[in-house]
Amino acid sequence: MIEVKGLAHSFRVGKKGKETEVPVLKGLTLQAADGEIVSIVGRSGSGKSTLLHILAGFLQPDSGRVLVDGTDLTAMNEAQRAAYRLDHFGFVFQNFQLMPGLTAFENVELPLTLKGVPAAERRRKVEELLESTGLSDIRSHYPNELSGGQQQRVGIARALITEPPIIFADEPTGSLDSETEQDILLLIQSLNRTYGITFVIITHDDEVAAIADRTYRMHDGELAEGGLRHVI
Ligand SMILES: Nc1ncnc2c1ncn2[C@@H]1O[C@H](COP(=O)(O)OP(=O)(O)OP(=O)(O)O)[C@@H](O)[C@H]1O
Repeated sequence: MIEVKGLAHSFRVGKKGKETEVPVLKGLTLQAADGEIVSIVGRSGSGKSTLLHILAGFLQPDSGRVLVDGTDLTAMNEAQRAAYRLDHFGFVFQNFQLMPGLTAFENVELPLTLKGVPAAERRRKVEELLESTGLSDIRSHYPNELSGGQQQRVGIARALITEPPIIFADEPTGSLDSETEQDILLLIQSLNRTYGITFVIITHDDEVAAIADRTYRMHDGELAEGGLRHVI
């Protein structure tokens, strides 16, 4: 469960000596229960990415708390947050962020290598996951030999390989055509139902937001809960 309380953050912008303070998050409250899909929807520049960076522990807020299963991320130092992230969070990005010099198999394997998992166990886990996400046939392809939808499937498999309870997805279908978008949204819903993974999706697209159990709208640095669930 993710609980956010009184989260506020500003950036200092402008020339040195003449900086101004721009408040981006103004005391947000948010909750994501275990196994929920939560979407955060808002216009460009509304602060969605800033919120996601704070939720995932990449950025320390000016004030407020982020609790994950009761553990306060904002009370940790950077090294502690990085270790926590590797164990608990997976990430899916709009532009996939696959390593161009690695095959699909090697991209999915990478988080396990970073965690120090032995080679035989890595191979077994990756093969199993590629099979269940329908990627076995393209295991030896490099990212530039894959369609956008296939690259995003590899991106999602990479996020899943460490079996995190929570996956953060930043505009996961933002680079895809509408048919491929539906495929990826169905995959996210099916992973959510099958494995009970919590998804936090940020998007400017109401159709994407509509797959969520809970939707928050970001406006002027504030967050309001609301929106209907719609199953595709
Ligand atoms: N490192 C930074 N330094 C200064 N200002 C920043 C920084 N990061 C973001 N901002 C500002 O904070 C505001 C919110 O940005 P953010 O990227 O969180 O919005 P967003 O809703 O994710 O937008 P988009 O959908 O375009 O990615 C913007 O006005 C942006 O210019």
